[in-house]
Amino acid sequence: MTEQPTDSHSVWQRVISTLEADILSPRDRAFLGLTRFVGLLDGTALLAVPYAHTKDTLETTLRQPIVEALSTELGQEVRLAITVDDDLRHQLEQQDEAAATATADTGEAAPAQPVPTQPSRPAPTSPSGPAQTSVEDARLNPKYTFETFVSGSSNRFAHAASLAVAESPARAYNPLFIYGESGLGKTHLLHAIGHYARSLYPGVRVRYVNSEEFTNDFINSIRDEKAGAFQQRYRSVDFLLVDDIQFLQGKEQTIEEFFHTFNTLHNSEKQVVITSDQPPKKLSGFAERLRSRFEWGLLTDVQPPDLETRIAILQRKAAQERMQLPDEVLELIASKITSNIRELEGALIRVTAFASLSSRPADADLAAHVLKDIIPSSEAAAISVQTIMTEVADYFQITGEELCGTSRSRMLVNARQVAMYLCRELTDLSLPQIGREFGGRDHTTVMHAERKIRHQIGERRALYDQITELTGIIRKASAR
Ligand SMILES: Nc1ncnc2c1ncn2[C@@H]1O[C@H](COP(=O)(O)OP(=O)(O)OP(=O)(O)O)[C@@H](O)[C@H]1O
Repeated sequence: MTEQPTDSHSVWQRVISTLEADILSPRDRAFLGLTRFVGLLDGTALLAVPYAHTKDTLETTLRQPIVEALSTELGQEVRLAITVDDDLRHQLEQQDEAAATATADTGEAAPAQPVPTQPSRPAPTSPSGPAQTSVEDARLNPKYTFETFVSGSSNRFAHAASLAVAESPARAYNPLFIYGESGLGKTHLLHAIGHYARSLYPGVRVRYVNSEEFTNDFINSIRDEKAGAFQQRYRSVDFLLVDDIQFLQGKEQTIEEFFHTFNTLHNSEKQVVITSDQPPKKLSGFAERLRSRFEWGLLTDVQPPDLETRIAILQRKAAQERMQLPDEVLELIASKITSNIRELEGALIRVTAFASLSSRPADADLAAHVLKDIIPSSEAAAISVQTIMTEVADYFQITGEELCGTSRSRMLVNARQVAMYLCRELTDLSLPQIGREFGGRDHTTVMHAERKIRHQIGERRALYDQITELTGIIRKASAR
């Protein structure tokens, strides 16, 4: 039974006040704000935290001061036990979602007041000064968090650096530059930084942008004579997270604008994180002065994961999606798909979809049957969007114009979404690039198509067959 000496919330508030007097860093303050004092049991004070790494940090750097402050507060020597509490995490995430929704409608700066902070949550404290407005980017994928990111030898450094910049923006490394091949978790890490920063520093202004969107936004701002608003959007944030910077290659004016954006943010100690498929030195089409700035902070790469990490990723993914799969099936998938995590997830979905459609258990036999049709991209000929479009149009007996056009007829929408899904699965193109290929559609349309097909592939047999058959046809056509 828990002894509740007094209201645990006030106890914890007083502990934080005591520790604050010892001049806590903003980061430590934020960590304590995320922590709840649950109660005292047989001399052990139990703390609940939302994330495993909050626990690690408390244990490694704050344990002693907390024990001392709690012992004083409770009038007895206490030991400390820290537990990771999923409910607490959900609670905090819901608050952040609510805050994001409150500001997402305008997409522009809005007063930080709507952020429903809990009494014990720290006031908005961006380490380089309180952020009084919130441009929280509602487009962060809720699934891309540090909780769902599996760290292994191939990405350990990038993972640790990402945690560090979220915790100590513009203090740890600025910019943080993460590079590596497609499908190895760069986007996932960017979103995770955004989520985690928002949970640590409510009200912090985070902007995630793909470099293609940055370009489009910039071009539109010139067209609409809204350069001021554009600059305000990108230069008044605490975190600018820029995905796939390589797509700025050769776009001189946009690069120039990005250069100034970067300088403004860096000078005012705001965090910039950049991902790319190449290290800065190999990025052609960028002015040297910008490339050298990319190297001011920390460069880190992500490598293809080793077998153990691949299995761990599949286990995490299966648990997340509540899929029941024996280890040998996960091992089979992990041994077949070795160099791209997006493909690894795609294979997992195919196996479970086939099992569910054929009402059979997802065992090793079934997995082997499904996997024989899947050729990892590392072994396959490169596939172009054009080939996918041509083959999908042929398959559904429609024209290329219809496939990319605007008709909302059911059959055409289905064909279009299948084609977009296959572009995601079979090519390395980004969402905006695929959107452009399909008649200049927004990247969110492609994202929606991908999610929808992923969701339905295990429910509609005809769809599963279409995808499997088309994958084979497209591979054959590309190998010719
Ligand atoms: N270490 C990891 N743990 C769990 N999931 C991961 C990990 N790395 C990647 N993934 C998953 O793999 C998929 C592809 O990752 P992501 O989109 O982040 O790759 P990327 O490197 O940004 O690729 P691209 O350059 O093509 O945009 C995502 O669904 C992501 O969640």
